[in-house]
Amino acid sequence: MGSSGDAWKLKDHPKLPKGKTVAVIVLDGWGEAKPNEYNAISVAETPVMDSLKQGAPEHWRLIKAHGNAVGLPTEDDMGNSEVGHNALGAGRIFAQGAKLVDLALASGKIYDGEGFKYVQECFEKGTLHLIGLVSDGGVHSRLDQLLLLLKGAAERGAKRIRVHALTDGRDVLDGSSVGFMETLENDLAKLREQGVDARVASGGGRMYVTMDRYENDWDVVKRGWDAQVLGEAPHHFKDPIEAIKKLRQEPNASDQYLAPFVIVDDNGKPVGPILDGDAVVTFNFRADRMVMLAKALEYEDFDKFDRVRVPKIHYAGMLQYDGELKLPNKYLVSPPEIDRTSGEYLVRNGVRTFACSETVKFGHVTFFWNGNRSGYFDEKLEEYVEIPSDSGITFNVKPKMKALEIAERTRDAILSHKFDQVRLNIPNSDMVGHTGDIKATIEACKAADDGVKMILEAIEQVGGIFLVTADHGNAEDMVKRNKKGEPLLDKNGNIQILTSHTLEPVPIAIGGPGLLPGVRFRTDLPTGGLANVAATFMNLHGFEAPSDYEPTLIEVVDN
Ligand SMILES: O=C(O)[C@H](O)COP(=O)(O)O
Ligand SMILES: [Mn+2]
Ligand SMILES: [Mn+2]
Repeated sequence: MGSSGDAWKLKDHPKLPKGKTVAVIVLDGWGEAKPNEYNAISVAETPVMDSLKQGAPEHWRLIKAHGNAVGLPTEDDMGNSEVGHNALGAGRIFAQGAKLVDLALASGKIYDGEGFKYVQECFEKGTLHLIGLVSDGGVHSRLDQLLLLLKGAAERGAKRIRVHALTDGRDVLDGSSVGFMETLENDLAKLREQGVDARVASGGGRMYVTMDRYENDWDVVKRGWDAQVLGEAPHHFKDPIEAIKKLRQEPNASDQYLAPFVIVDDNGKPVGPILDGDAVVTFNFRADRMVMLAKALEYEDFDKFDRVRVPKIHYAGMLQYDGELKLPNKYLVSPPEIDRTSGEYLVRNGVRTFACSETVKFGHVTFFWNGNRSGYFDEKLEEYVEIPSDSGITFNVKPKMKALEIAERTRDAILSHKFDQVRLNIPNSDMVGHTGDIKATIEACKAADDGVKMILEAIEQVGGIFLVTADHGNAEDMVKRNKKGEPLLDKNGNIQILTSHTLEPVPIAIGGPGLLPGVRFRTDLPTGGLANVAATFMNLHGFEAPSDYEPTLIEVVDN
């Protein structure tokens, strides 16, 4: 697309007027599944979302939010916020990080690029450190990709390799970290047999060590830095499997929040601090929870915590995590190039835009929505508001999170008449769903519903239009099931709690006094997904979507 103004000009919609305030509400982790006791959404009191469902099929329907519909490698891949918000904002389906890394590994191209060559320069004299999430969740990283990379690096000259493993339990079952570590150890042992000095050097639970996001709590990244770079942690072990097993026995321990540990040798010396002359690869493909570490590793000027020692390293990300900041500068696989997003089109067509969430999801409705791009397209026309999240707690402790504050700020934005689009992410069903606490998740869903109510009332007052949807499932199924759909029990006879997202579709509802009576969901797009939503709200703003966007979900019939 050229840079001339005309290239951005959207055609007028033949039937739908401009000038209506449109609220685009994303309920994070709100899928649709049969009502049952493990469906926190169906158990919760959610009168507003229930009433919208009565509008089916004309004003309420389901759309796909997982697998190929959001650019993931297979139909077994659950949806997630990154790919979900990318699809919602971009209106098209892009092959996502998981898939791009698969392809680069399969073809071997990953080793031909500038990024790998850069880290390879350290193989002769230094250590290769691999930092990332060790699980098969497929949301931020994948263990099979790490194993291929280990093998590939060893074949290409890496003589000393250290893995800094973050345990998951959020995109996968809690407790599964032991098995993933065993798999990793197995492969490292094979490398050792081949003469490569390959070991795990440190570890910790992803939510407590390293993988914070949107600068909510730098202490999380500092804990990781201390273990990974300085070789300092409260717990020392000789064996990483033993480390996980032991630390999981502590009160309230879980994979997500496992305490940081370092692996030490027989003399008690850490086996793998990061030193001058080493290479570092962060092997997560997803950006949000790697950007903070990338800044700590890459920036010379850095004041978020005392790094104590800043090693001179060759650092590359699995992907470039922020295209605007060019962070990190070196990367193994090029990220999807998500251009011409709906946000940019609408702003360039004069649509005044407001976006809001609390810190833990703020980048979802801004950065991910705008195709992994930070900042405004046009400061004069946009306002992005971040409500500070609680930090240092698990969200089941405060399941209401900041839903009310997000809704209030958005309501005020609507009533101010200063904006044509207000978009928001209400995080509760997702963030509390990830804790696996069913009771708290039920409260979380109610809080999200209350938030929707406030927005819908404001839209009612200004004669506007609302579009409510979600980015993927989570709270609608809180139990691991067998192929027949029956809840699975663990060896003690307890149900296995599902902390992760799901494969379920998500609802989409439209309405409000500004919606013309003839507007309804088309019936000829039964497999429509998140990528069809952008064209839909562009129509509600009175524009036709660009021709290469996935088709709109709505039609206008003459009444
Ligand atoms: O990062 C997380 O919290 C989870 O891995 C995925 O959740 P999200 O995709 O909803 O952010
Ligand atoms: Mn999400
Ligand atoms: Mn989530």
